[in-house]
Amino acid sequence: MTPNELAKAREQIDGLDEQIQSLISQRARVAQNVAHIKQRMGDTGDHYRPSREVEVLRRAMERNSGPLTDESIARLMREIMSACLSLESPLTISYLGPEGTYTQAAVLKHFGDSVKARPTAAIDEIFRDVESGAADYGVVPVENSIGGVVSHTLDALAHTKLRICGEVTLPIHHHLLSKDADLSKITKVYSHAQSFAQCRKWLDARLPKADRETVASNAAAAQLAQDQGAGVAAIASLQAGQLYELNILASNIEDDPSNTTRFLVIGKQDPTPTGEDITSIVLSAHRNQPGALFKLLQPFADAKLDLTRIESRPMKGSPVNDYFFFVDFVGHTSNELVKKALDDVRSNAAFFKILGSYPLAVM
Ligand SMILES: O=C(O)C(=O)C[C@]1(C(=O)O)C=C[C@@H](O)C=C1
Repeated sequence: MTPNELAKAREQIDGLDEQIQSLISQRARVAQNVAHIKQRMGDTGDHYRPSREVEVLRRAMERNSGPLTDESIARLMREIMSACLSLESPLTISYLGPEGTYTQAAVLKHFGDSVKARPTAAIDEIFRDVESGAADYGVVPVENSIGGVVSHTLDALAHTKLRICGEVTLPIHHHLLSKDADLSKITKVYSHAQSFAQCRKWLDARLPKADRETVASNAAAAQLAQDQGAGVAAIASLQAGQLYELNILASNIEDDPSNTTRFLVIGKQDPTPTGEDITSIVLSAHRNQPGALFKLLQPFADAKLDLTRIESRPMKGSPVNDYFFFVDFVGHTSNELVKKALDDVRSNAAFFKILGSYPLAVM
């Protein structure tokens, strides 16, 4: 390539950037107009529309003919929508902090960069923030592919009036981070209990003698590694490493590379159907009735609804053998078949609550 060719290619890029920028500005003006239309239609809440966003992202991915990956295209569209929505109504999202946690990465993945992310110290606090209006939405971890369910989240869901309005799945990659530059000098490692469980084989092989101390979050571990300096490391995310200015001593140290965490978005709205939706419910069976759980779930089989998850949690404050069952299935409560099945389930249940119907995660 000659210098002349390079200058020409860059000129082409400049021209395209100009067009992209002008189109993005045009899009932002239309989004502002959408906000006015919604207000005129009597909309008093925020302007976030999870189902519409998912539709825009799915369409962008379908349209994609390369060379960028579907995921890259979706991420770019996500940021454009995030910026447009911030003009319509700036959102505050409460998440499990401190800054640098995987839950913060899930907020970014789902809502983009143009929201105000509000770190909280505990899962209950996220529910309280959204219930009180201190935050518009909350993001809570619900399940890890290795560590299993997050019981605090299930317990809070059983008692809340809030709705699940979305899900986020995040591949989890752990890194060993330290102010030290030498792995052989590490004598102490801080991390969250789940992360220790997910990196056990690596630690046994590479740092068998180092002390392992469990702390409240990966981000808190990274902060301790920064405060305590030489000989001390944390297992945490790349973002936490950047935030607390730590060296990466080893990357992707999780025992299972398919390690994924699922998060839920909680709020006060019920997303409209998108054609690919999940419904979550929580229910309990009548006591001492043989086959009660089987009978409870029979209507799902009759309606040929695809159950994707069932988890149980003991009911707090009630005698043993009383359980909440958390059930997810493919479908939306606006569908007649789903409505009929849920009516049948409800009539057999001691306790029954719909937690929400929401779009399947896009990326
Ligand atoms: O379509 C809408 O309702 C909009 O407000 C526009 C828009 C977008 O930028 O595409 C922005 C925010 C919503 O969450 C969904 C979509």
